[in-house]
Amino acid sequence: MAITLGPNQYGKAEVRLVTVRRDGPVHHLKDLTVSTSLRGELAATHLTGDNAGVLATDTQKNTVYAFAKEAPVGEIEDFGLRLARHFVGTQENITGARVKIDEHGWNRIPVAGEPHDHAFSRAGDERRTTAVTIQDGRAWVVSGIDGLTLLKSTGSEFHSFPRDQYTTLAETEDRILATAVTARWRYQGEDVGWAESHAEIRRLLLETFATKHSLSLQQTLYAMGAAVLEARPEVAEVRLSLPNKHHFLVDLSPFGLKNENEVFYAADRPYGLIEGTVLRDDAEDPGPAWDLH
Ligand SMILES: O=c1[nH]c(=O)c2[nH]c(=O)[nH]c2[nH]1
Repeated sequence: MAITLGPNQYGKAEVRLVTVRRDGPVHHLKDLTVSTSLRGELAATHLTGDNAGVLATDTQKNTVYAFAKEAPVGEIEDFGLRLARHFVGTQENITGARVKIDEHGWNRIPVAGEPHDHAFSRAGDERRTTAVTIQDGRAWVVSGIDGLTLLKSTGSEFHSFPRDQYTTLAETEDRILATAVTARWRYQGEDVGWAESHAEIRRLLLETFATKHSLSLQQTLYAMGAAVLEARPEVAEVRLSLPNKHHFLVDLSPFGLKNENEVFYAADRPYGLIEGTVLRDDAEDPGPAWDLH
């Protein structure tokens, strides 16, 4: 039996970076969580502990902070591409780099109806994400959204599913549909207006969730992905992970009350988990875009 080293990567996970850009009295915040992963000829450190080709994860973290000072951070996709290209371009044995960035939103606090110059409130759980991969001189960009919680109080049915000896779920033609969207979309190329593209994809996902009459969360998932691919030629593939945040009707009959689809128990767990990919049939090879995430 021979034992060999398989795929591997290493880096600094979850570097917390906040920048303040001053435009006179008006301040602009960026709040990012950055993770770096380097790949390449790393057998020596694994097999013998020879660290000659190991750019320390501490150095990777310092590079994130130094780059944030040396030039404006800009869009997370551009910042990730700059960092990844730096690591591959300066380390002889590093042939691939992935930089993952989550952006946390902040809203300006309204004071007497006007947005404040330098005081903010956290936008909530939603995060804009990207994972930039440089491998053998090429770039792949996968961006997305995490933690976007949605609910519609009608326009959702679930019925006509098989019933076996273990089935208790009631059929429904009018239920609450709620989820917390994790979306990832793979760009073809990097000649993209990142901010505009993100905003439009987010709008399409939200509008489709709201307007598509749902016979299952699976059907809604496909419609959301297809809406993005139909409208956005820069996107090759969309992956969605949609927890079904169940809202169960409470049985009010013990109290002599009839629940007419008004009183629900919002269950925490377990939850259904509906996941899927929607892609163009002529999309180019994804390369290492999704590997070793
Ligand atoms: O939209 C749904 N899809 C399912 O697969 C499923 N299963 C379930 O119990 N409820 C639901 N709802």
